[in-house]
Parts: sequence; C-alpha cells; structure tokens
Amino acid sequence: MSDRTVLELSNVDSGYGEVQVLEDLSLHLDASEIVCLIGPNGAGKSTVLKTAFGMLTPWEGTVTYHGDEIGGMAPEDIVREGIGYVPQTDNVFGTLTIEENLRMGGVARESGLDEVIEDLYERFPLLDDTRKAKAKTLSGGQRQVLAFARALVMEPDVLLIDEPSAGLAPNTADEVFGHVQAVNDMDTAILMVEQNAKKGLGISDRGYVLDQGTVRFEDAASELLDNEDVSKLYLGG
Ligand SMILES: Nc1ncnc2c1ncn2[C@@H]1O[C@H](COP(=O)(O)OP(=O)(O)OP(=O)(O)O)[C@@H](O)[C@H]1O
Repeated sequence: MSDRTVLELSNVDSGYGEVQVLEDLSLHLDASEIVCLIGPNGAGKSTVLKTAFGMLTPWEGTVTYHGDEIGGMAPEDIVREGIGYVPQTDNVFGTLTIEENLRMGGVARESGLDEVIEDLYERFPLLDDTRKAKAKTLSGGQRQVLAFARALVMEPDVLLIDEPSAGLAPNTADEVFGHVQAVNDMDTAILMVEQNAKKGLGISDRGYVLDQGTVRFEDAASELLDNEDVSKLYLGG
C-alpha cells in the first residue's frame, strides 16, 4: 500500500452463509488507477466487489477506504463515504426515465443534485438527448452508460464496476470501455471485474488474476498481458 491507496482489502476471507469464497485475499486500488480483476468463472471476482461494498461482511481481514475500516458497513453508508458500485445486471430502473434514474442515484445527496446531473448530461450527451425516455428503451451499451452516470451522481472517488462488457457486441463493448476511461479521467479510481481479460487489461493500469478465491498473479496490466503463464492459463493462449 502507498499513501495514494484509496481502497484496500487485506487478508480477507469472505463468502455466502457457510460457503467460503475468498481466502486470504489482499489487493489495493490507488488514486486515479484503473485496476482489473480477471480469472475463471467462480474465482470470486464479483465477491471481491460485494465485500468491498458492504454487501458481504468479511469473515477475517480488513477492508479500508482512505485508511479507515469499512468492512461490513452498510452499502448506503459506503455510498456516502465515496464508493460507487455498478452491478453486472439490473443496474438501472427500466420503467423510470433517464432523468429519474439519475435522481434516484442522488437520493443520499444533501445538495447540488441539479448541478451534478447537468454536468453529467454534458459529459454523456446521449443521456441529455434522452432525458425523458424510459431507461428500458436504451440499448445495452447506453444502459451501461446510464448505470455509470447514476453511480457518479454521488461523485464517488472509487467506482466498483462488475463486468461492464457483459452481453454486449464487441463494438459496443469497446464504446463502454471508452466510457470507463472517461469516468476514470474524472478522477475516479476504478476497480473493475471483466470476463474479457484482454480488453479489460488493455484499458487498465494494473491487474490481479484471481483463482479459487485468492490472488494468483498481480502486476502492471501490460506485464500480465505479456506473462506467458497468465496468457496460457487465463487469457486463452
Ligand atoms: N449468493 C450466493 N450464494 C451462494 N454462493 C454464491 C453466491 N454468489 C456467488 N456464489 C458462489 O461464489 C463463488 C464465486 O462467485 P463469484 O460470482 O464471485 O465469481 P466470479 O469470479 O465473479 O465469476 P463469474 O464470472 O462466474 O461471476 C461461486 O462458486 C459462486 O457459485
């Protein structure tokens, strides 16, 4: 950990009910980074995000945000602290308009909601053009942009994103990765889970390879892409 570290999981065990998924897992995210978690199905990648966001309480170990323990804190309190979470599915309300979705994202804000939403419309013009449309009329890629924007209404300095490209055609996935980079350019550090390991690492600063609930490899994203073992075992050759 450096003094630029914003989020850190240290020696975390976590899981569901009696079922342990994460075992002695340690990772960190520094300010302004994009960090990608890759690894096989069931490795525990989504479980890392859920544990960081208070949806699961670590059985052992610590989760710290700017050095303060947040392990097991309620998600609504974690949002107020400055961490946003974009789940893989059901991340927007289809029957609400784009504007209503953005307002829902800001219910925990005490002030400045209109200003921040206008700023997001400027950054994501496609949302501006469709303010009054129901979210269910958006394409998959557009919905993902709305989900990012909704999380950004709280102006988090950390955003946890679960598989932003899931279910999208390759071109659309590329666009969504471009938006992930745009969010990062807004001074938001990003911890992202991604099935498409090559593309995910391609826009990331660093990466962690998870397998069976723990970190097997960690390195600069470019080094992981060049690592023969990682390539053979986890990137499809
Ligand atoms: N709600 C749950 N209750 C019980 N077990 C769960 C639950 N969610 C996930 N698991 C189990 O935890 C393990 C890790 O799941 P997780 O979703 O973190 O994996 P992942 O690395 O994100 O992989 P995937 O790409 O398949 O989502 C899996 O064995 C999964 O079956």
